[in-house]
Amino acid sequence: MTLTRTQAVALLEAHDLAPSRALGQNFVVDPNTVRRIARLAAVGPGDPVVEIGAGLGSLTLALADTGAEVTAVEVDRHVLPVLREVVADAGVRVVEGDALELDWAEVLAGHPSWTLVANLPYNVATPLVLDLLDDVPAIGRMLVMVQREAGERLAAEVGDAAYGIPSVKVRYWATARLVGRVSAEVFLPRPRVESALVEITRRDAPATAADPERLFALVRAGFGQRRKMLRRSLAALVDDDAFTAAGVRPEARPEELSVEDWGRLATASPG
Ligand SMILES: C[S@@+](CC[C@H](N)C(=O)[O-])C[C@H]1O[C@@H](n2cnc3c(N)ncnc32)[C@H](O)[C@@H]1O
Repeated sequence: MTLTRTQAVALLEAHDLAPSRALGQNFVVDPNTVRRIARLAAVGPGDPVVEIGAGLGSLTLALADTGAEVTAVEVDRHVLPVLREVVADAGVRVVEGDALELDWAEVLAGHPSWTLVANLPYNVATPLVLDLLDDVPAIGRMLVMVQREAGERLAAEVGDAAYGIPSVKVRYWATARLVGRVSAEVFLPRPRVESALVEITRRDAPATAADPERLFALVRAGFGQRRKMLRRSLAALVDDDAFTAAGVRPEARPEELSVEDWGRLATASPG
């Protein structure tokens, strides 16, 4: 069971609701798209799945159809009654709350490893993914839909044009890849941009044992002056001996360094 565009429009009208721009409410109203997302998430009977921003419940229903145990988080108290109505017979647990402030340990208690599957609110998608990687180890895997450019940044590898601070942050914790594109046509209302599906799989341990505070201080300083050589942008933080010890060329630009390179640089220049 999923939700069609006609059904979604009827639900919004019946509850006198208009999609909220501030909450990034672009609902997916295409059954094929939500089924495709559920398939790409590769979840099945009994798997603990958490969805952030369940909205009207179209993706929620597709996830529940796989037999997964779905916990659906939603912040909008106007949309929540509709969500509860839509998923009433689907065996879904609905949690009211702001994903940026939830007590995740409490919400995810009971299972050691969850898959997050979500069409994320675009305005908070990147910080949310990065915060969950930092703070919520119980989320072991993510399949998230985000704006295409945000997706390219999250999944970028060293040397890619989109490689930046979020890419290094993701790679510190996980591996990541773009697994699909989604046209604006499948949303209500239609956003101006395409979307991307990104799969993120948490590593057993961070990619480097370097002190993360130092590592990301260097990353921020380097990408803060992206066009400059690291010798210039990191002048106050890393001396020539440290570049040599880390095996990193001082003439390099920040996008040329993998997370492991940043880690060696951090260890060689502990501050
Ligand atoms: C892009 S819509 C996706 C809705 C639905 N999953 C779908 O695919 O049609 C994002 C949803 O996230 C909700 N949302 C926005 N900010 C949130 C937050 N901080 N915590 C939880 N949900 C949030 C919005 O109310 C909205 O329902």
